[in-house]
Amino acid sequence: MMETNFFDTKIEFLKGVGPQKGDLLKTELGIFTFGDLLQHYPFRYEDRSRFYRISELREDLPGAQVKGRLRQLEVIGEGPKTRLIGQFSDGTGSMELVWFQGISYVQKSLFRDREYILYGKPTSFQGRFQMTHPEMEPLTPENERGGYWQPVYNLTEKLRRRFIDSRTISRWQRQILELAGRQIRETLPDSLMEKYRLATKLQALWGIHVPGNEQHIHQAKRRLKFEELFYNQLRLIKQKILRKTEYPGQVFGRAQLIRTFYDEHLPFDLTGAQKRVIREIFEDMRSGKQMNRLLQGDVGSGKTIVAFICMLLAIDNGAQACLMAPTEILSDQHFQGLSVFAEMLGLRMGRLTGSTPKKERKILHEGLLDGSIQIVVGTHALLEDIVQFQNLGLVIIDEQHRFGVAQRAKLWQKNETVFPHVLVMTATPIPRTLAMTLYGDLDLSQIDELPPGRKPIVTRWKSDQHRLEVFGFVRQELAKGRQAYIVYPLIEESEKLDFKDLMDGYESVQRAFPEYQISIVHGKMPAKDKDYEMQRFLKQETMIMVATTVIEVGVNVPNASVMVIESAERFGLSQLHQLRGRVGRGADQSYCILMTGLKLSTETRMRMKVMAETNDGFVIADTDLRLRGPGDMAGTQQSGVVDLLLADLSKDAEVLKAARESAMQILEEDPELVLPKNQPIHNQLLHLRENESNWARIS
Ligand SMILES: Nc1ncnc2c1ncn2[C@@H]1O[C@H](COP(=O)(O)OP(=O)(O)OP(=O)(O)O)[C@@H](O)[C@H]1O
Repeated sequence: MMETNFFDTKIEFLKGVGPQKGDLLKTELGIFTFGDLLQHYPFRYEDRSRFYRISELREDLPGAQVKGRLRQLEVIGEGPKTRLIGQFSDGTGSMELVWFQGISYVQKSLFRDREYILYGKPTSFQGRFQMTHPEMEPLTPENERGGYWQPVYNLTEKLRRRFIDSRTISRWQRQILELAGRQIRETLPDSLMEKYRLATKLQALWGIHVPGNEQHIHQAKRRLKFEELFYNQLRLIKQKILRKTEYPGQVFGRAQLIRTFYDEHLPFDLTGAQKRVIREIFEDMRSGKQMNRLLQGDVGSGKTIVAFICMLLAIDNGAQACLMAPTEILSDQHFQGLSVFAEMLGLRMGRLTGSTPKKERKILHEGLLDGSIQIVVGTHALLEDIVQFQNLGLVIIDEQHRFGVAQRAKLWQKNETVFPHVLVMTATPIPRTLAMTLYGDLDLSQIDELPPGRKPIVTRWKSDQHRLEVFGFVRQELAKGRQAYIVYPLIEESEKLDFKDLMDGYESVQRAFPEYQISIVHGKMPAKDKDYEMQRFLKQETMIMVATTVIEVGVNVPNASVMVIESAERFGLSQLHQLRGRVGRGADQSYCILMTGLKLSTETRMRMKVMAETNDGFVIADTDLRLRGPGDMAGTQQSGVVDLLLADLSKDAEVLKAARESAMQILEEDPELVLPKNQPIHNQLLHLRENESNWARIS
């Protein structure tokens, strides 16, 4: 009994916490129980292993611990300028201590001529060292040797005002760990701890909250990260196995239309990679189990035809197919791309977006219900309950991470008897580590080859001063009969200003290229007008397209071979890569020119450099993850899928790999986790599930 209950003990029962501070911990940090506090990990450490003499202090130290005597303490100044000044010396020199806040409290708790240990950031002021708001504690026989690392925890201002600081938190952590003693249950099986030489859970918790040295911190982190990723993967893989064994799928065995399409209409030979992924997808769609597959392919790798051929397999077997895209423009692009093929075979296709007129909707709803429309392409408007199918066999979701898992599930449920097969398609390369945690429950197919004859896009980075030269280059390309994009950022917060930039840009492009027709497309235009301008550009009635990022995905104009991206520093790496993917889609040599201002951060320079150096979407995605962290990657934050406390997907790829392999091996051998050696895993899964439902109740 004791064992499970101990960690669920309410935090206010910890000595020194009590009801008031307990409430603060709940509201400020979401800490309700002992277990919650133990999971509140520090985000960095201060080195308290050694003492600095005052004569050794340097301004570049992030913090320093000093042992000495408080010589003086006095309040000076008045009103808002009041401050408390202390003089502190250690025999090698003296320094000044300064407090602006909490003066009366500090004054009461410190005594002149006593010895203290203090920790703070040394700054130099008029040739003397100073510390503002140092942490102080009386020198005692226990602490006079230093020799530990102080964890620093995430705290709020409100907590600090109530004198709950990192030291308080780590004292509480220590108290819990001492009370818990050996009750701390191991959550990983012995075999894994031996194989990866991991610290035990008990050691790890001590090591992370009460470390004696750097080595302890390192080992504790390694163990806890492994555990975190191991359970993340274990649950995803379990989910995947469950789907494969429990969820039936329609068996699509017939392939008549596909044969006709291959024999009579295929516009080009498929690449080896395209053939391979089609084979993988077909195997799933014939397996009798529901397909849940992620199709990744870099920009321009030819996903459209793959999607179409998969749709054909469903249609061949009397089922319907739908494709859902995150934006109207992208869904229209897909519609156009697919209808070229659909027309060849006389298939009926529909489209449904927010701006589809009522009358059209009605026809579409009927056609889907009676089965006369075989393919529908649209946005999340497809999710509305009124959209019913006769027999939905295949759901293709483009750019799924913008939709979220719940919406994905909603589409499946459009078929009452058997779930449709699901293919998630993404054009934004996702770093491997992120894909594993985001889509770890899906099988993966990858188009890792571009259609033949493509020349790598040449990318140049130029400062604004070179605009004339850049426009001169664009003119040369236009003279060869090619087309050009000129892209402006349009970011929501400063939309008005951006819009002005776009319009100014448009005018200057018009002035610079009076001999050419120019299109303009931006997000605020009615869909009809966007469509019209896109069509004009596609038909080469206009030769230059001035646009915002609405053209980021899906736009396919093979004759366009130059792209100029204005204010490129305002775009993320993956976004730049997506944009650049709009050129280089034909056989001509293509160019992308990144225009930036002169004053740039190191990170921005790095981004531009990477873009100029590589066309490889995966390298770019990995760099993006490294520079920005997973929270910022498109849509992942909102979907809440990447929910890791300690592990960092940009740095812990190795740990993730080991965790995933281990989870797979264990589930392969013991899918139900019933073997005695896997008991710790079984228990921990129950515990995690329980905790989640607690959370659900609270929030
Ligand atoms: N095997 C192939 N051989 C030659 N051309 C191909 C082949 N596959 C696709 N293409 C052509 O390559 C271009 C890009 O294909 P598609 O639009 O399907 O790319 P995509 O993967 O959807 O890229 P994006 O996500 O950037 O839109 C199209 O013009 C298409 O007709």
